[in-house]
Amino acid sequence: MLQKLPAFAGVKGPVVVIVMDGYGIPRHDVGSAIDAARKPTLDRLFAEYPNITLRAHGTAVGMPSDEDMGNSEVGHNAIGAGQVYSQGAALVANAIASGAIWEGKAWQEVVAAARAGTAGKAGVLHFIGLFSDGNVHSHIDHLRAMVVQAKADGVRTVRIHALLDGRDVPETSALDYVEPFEAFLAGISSDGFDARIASGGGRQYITMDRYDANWPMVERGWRTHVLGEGPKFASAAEAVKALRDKHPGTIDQDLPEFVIAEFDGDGCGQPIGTIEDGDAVVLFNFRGDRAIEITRAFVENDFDAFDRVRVPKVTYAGMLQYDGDLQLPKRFLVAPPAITDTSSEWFSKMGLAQFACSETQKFGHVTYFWNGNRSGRFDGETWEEVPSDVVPFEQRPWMKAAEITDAMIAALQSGKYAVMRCNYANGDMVGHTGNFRAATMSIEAVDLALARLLPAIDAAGGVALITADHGNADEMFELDKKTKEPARNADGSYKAKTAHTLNPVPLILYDNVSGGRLGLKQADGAGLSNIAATVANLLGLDKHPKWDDSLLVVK
Ligand SMILES: O=C(O)[C@@H](CO)OP(=O)(O)O
Ligand SMILES: [Mn+2]
Ligand SMILES: [Mn+2]
Repeated sequence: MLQKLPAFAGVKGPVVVIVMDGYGIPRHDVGSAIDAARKPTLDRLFAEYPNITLRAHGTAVGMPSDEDMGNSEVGHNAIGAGQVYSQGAALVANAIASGAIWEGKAWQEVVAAARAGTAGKAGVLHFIGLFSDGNVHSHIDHLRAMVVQAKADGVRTVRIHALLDGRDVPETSALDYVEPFEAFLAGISSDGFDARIASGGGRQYITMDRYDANWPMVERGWRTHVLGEGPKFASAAEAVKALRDKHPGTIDQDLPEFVIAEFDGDGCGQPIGTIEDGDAVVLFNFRGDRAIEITRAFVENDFDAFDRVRVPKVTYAGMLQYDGDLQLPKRFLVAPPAITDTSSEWFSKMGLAQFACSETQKFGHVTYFWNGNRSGRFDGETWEEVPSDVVPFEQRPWMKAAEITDAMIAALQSGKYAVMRCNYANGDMVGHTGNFRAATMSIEAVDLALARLLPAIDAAGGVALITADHGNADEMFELDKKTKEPARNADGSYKAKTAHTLNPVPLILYDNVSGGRLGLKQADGAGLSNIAATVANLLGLDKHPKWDDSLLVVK
């Protein structure tokens, strides 16, 4: 349905979308770093400007169920595209349930390669990925199904390279996944089939870097999974326990790397699952941002981000294709959502100049995710990246909020842009550390940034939509599964929570130009996918016919 607002010619200045990553509306005052933060600007916005809440989790953003929290990929896809697509989590689950994944060319090639091997020696099928049921980057049930099918399809040896989570699931839950999975692998390892975990480490320590923020992480992952370098243990469960003893207080996402080995009489360990010529490798993460760098290390001939030492000739597949423009990787098990007619493309066709800015940790969110998992720019788009620090973010909760604000103000003052967007990473990246005090400060940093940015929007004659992609800092304590109240440890302290939340997010219309004519309507089921049309209407344009409806009210 085309929406026309004939009486409204549009805002003259720029329309700015500000994403406060990880800023949900708290359900409990206990454990909310957002409630605890001193945030006079946001308090004033909520009190004095039109604001509503938006759904940012579950089916509203294309996740399989409303039990699934939101995340940056699905959130920014929905905001940028104005539409909801079934996302990787749902597409992979469906392809496994229907069996279509096993019929696909990519799976067939992977198992054929592992069966054939090289030089008369059968190959090994390796699975690398995030080892949990968080459903943000991966799901362990997908891995289990693939191991079962690999055996049925005649693969002899499977090796798993397990990235410990603790970021989309409770912070020290690794053994809840490792122990049952090692038992499952032992059970299925019969009749000449042999499947084991071969290596691993914390997802924020090895392999899963994103947006070129910290390549040494990926190099450590390569050395662990491919070369078998690192401390050796007899099983993954033993490794997790020993590493926790050695690094007390370290949560799963930050645990160092480990390699599983067979030990001879001298206690020397021979790694059981290095990656060799003739093997096949499946990266079982469906989400792209943290999958692209390790994929490049496997598939690029002229790769120079680090010295790979040895480059095995393998048949490589991604669970999905992670970048549609770069076709990375070429072989993938399940087709990604075909996200088309995004707002950037539509506004570009309208001849509008657009500006996007964030710091490295979220730069791809406002560019690649926003544009439907494409790394290419549309005509008229300018992107500015502020380099992120490479530090534990609880040590720098302000992150680059000030520098992003500087860049936004300069872009506003240039007078060049009709549509602008930025992402403040703080509430999310600091929320993921589980550090309540730092998360509180992270929200205060965003508040301070808004206090500088909003007057610059006024000066440019523009308006802003202030929102978030999902919750995080709004719930810094785990909720009890039954009571949904904050859960406590045995000693009475609250259990720190590092994951996103299921809470709705705000949508605030900051408008000092219409004289109170513009408002927002709290439509039934309003979600992130309604933002693109709202931006179009603020510009005085119709929304794209494929987009969900605008929430703008003109009085
Ligand atoms: O850090 C990440 O990869 C995810 C959590 O797994 O967070 P976000 O979706 O906010 O990027
Ligand atoms: Mn996010
Ligand atoms: Mn996050």
